[in-house]
Amino acid sequence: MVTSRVVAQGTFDILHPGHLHYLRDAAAMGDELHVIIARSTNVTHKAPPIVPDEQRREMVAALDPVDHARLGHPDDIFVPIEEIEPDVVALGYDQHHDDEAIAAALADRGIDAEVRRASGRETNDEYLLSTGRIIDRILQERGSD
Ligand SMILES: Cc1cc2nc3c(=O)[nH]c(=O)nc-3n(C[C@H](O)[C@H](O)[C@H](O)COP(=O)(O)O)c2cc1C
Ligand SMILES: Nc1ncnc2c1ncn2[C@@H]1O[C@H](COP(=O)(O)OP(=O)(O)OP(=O)(O)O)[C@@H](O)[C@H]1O
Repeated sequence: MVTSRVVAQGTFDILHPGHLHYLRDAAAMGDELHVIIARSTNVTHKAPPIVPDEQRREMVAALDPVDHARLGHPDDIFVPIEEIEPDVVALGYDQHHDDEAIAAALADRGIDAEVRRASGRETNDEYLLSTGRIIDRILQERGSD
């Protein structure tokens, strides 16, 4: 039986149910879920993560839908993709990557993977479904005391 591999990726700074929703969605797209954790040096599109790289990886690896979690490559984001040889690359619902651009880059490297987009977790009044909102709440509640 051929095992189909899915890749998911992200920063996963302070974990929340939105991450869980994404990883469950991605896991359902194949048999084995491989997660690539962005190195803090590569998170340049927003404030860098607070939690150290290996601690973020360890926490994601412990999540039920995840089969393998690795820190991404420091320089070339396609190195782990070439190692994993996924059948599906699952982008997060709001991830800043362009689906077509990723698909074209994969094709350029001879990687035959489908690029799909996961869904967003419905919001819920009490929940803080983004790391940014969790941090904002901490600053608001604990501020500079
Ligand atoms: C196909 C793919 C491969 C990636 N590989 C790496 C990698 O090897 N190293 C890394 O630091 N980040 C990697 N990333 C993560 C990106 O660097 C980026 O920081 C991440 O997608 C941020 O997503 P977020 O803002 O949703 O957390 C990869 C992302 C994608 C879509
Ligand atoms: N509420 C959510 N529902 C579904 N997927 C989510 C949700 N929040 C984050 N994700 C997904 O989890 C992955 C990792 O996202 P990331 O680590 O940037 O978390 P984040 O909460 O979006 O962080 P930030 O608030 O700093 O943008 C991304 O693919 C993102 O689309």
